[in-house]
Amino acid sequence: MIDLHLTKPLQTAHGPGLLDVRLTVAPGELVAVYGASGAGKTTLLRLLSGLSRPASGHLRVGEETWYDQPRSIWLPPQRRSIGFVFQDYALFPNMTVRQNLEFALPDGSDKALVDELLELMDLGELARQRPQQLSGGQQQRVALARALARQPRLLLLDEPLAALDVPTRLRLQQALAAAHQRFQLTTLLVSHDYAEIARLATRAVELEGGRVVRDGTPAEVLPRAEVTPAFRLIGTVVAAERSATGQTLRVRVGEEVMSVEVTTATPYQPGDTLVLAGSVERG
Ligand SMILES: Nc1ncnc2c1ncn2[C@@H]1O[C@H](COP(=O)(O)OP(=O)(O)OP(=O)(O)O)[C@@H](O)[C@H]1O
Repeated sequence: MIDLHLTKPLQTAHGPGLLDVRLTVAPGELVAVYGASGAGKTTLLRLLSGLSRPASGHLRVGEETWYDQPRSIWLPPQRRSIGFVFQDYALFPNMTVRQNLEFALPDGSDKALVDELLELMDLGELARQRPQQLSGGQQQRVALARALARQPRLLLLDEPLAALDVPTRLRLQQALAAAHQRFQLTTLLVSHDYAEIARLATRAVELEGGRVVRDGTPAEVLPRAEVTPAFRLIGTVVAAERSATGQTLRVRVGEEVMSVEVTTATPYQPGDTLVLAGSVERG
């Protein structure tokens, strides 16, 4: 369980403000943080990571205390078990993809995790390349894999997919969902993209003027139009097989049988009803 109350004075375009956030996050939760520009999303992640120092409050991660103002406890970033991925990838340019991941492994951990991550993030073919030989989407996959290699208590993602084109973003969302399902990391994801939040997060928290103004499931808190799908197909699962990222289903919809790749915590069985809903994305 992560339990926090953090405050920090802010210099905003409209004068002095205050970030004042209280949250509890259960282990394995993927919480999306959204809100208007300047609401304090990046500041909150910087306070959690230790890149910025709060004015008051506390931050407890399981049985560890990372910050406690009354007790004068404040752990610097290198003593916090965090993975942090920003919009720009910040990989080590002189190391290969594999070396970037190996470097992130905590001391004494099993190197087999690197191979598992290369496979999970579809990076096997690129393991010997250096970052400058990769596309933006590939570099961001490496950055995500590297953050996972640290096996952090807390994974902080600050709009990691915002700079990517739509098809690349969708592929990375799938990779992120698969990684989250595999490692069940407690994750805070800053995103402006409601479709992305609805797809990935179990909970969404809106910040406004440095405070939490909404907190619930994406369906409860996101504006209605953004989560209402443009189409809905209802089908019956006729066959289900495990795949690298979840399951490959054969689904009968009317007279058609289609193949669908899904990531889900609860595997589908033949005979289950599957509702396929989606939106049309134009890139
Ligand atoms: N170190 C700092 N000290 C004081 N004020 C800050 C600091 N960093 C940012 N601010 C101010 O705090 C407010 C919140 O900034 P922040 O970057 O956290 O917003 P955000 O919600 O992440 O916005 P965006 O969506 O544009 O990235 C802004 O008005 C910003 O100018």
